[in-house]
Amino acid sequence: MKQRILFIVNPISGGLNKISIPTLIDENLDLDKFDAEIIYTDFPHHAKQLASEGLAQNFDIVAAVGGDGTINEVADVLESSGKIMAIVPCGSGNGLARTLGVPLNTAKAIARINNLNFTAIDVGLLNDKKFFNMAGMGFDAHISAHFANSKKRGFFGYLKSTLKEVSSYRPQHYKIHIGDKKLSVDAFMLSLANSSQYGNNAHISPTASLKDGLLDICIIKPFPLKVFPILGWRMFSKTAHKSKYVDIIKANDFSVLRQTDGPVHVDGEPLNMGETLNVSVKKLALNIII
Ligand SMILES: Nc1ncnc2c1ncn2[C@@H]1O[C@H](COP(=O)(O)OP(=O)(O)OP(=O)(O)O)[C@@H](O)[C@H]1O
Repeated sequence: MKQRILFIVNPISGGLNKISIPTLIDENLDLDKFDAEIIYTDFPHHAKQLASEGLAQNFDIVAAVGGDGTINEVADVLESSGKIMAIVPCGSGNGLARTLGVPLNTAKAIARINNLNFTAIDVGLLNDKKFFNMAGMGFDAHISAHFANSKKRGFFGYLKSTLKEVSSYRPQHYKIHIGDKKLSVDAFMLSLANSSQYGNNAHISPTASLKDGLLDICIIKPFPLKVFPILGWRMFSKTAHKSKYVDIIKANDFSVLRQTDGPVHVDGEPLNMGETLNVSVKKLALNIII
């Protein structure tokens, strides 16, 4: 019997044209094995609604065609469902796809689905919000909020927002409680890494694993502005963990207390949350094709 697969396409992700997606599916998906349907998102957060409807219609596989934000919405519905998710990376950063080794080439990513080779990965929870790649607060949340309002997507959109904001952003104070352990830190940003990278091969936590039941709490301490390019280079050369401005702690259940409420991001999508953030992990809760 054929597997039923639903492709949910975000037409604006990555600033890329998605017009060729139906043809690429026809040409690269094994249609002897799969019955495919394609549906497009019409507005932000529509992918979550479409994935819920796909689950109710008993699709075996739901594929997110987009970036980490689209993946987040689809995975939010599929985790713990026993169904399988696929990724066709068409985002600006494609952090999760890159970590999982899913080809960035659309035709090759679609062809990867044919062998149905999937694995289970961890799911992070920041208060009630699930994340699959990376969440955080501080400068990266500030940039996510900025980027969400920017018309320019893609890697250069991120770069432009980052360079514009880095000199004026002020570090914040955080208290981190992990069991009996209490830490008090000033941080430029505090990233919660399920995978090792934000996207675009910028690895904030090179030793993070999607399967260890743990998140990497990456504390980027205040640094002189002249160090910023070196920290950037460290991310791209997978040596961020060796910087004296970076501390990494692995944990699966902890809380972060901030001085004020404000922005956070989950998989690059900005949100506002309160002063207290409770963080946990659902181990190996999402089945995903690699
Ligand atoms: N039809 C649409 N019109 C406007 N926004 C949409 C539409 N469909 C989805 N969105 C929103 O687009 C945003 C960006 O999607 P996504 O994260 O997949 O791409 P990206 O930001 O370009 O890539 P990445 O997350 O990999 O950097 C999400 O917030 C999503 O809710």
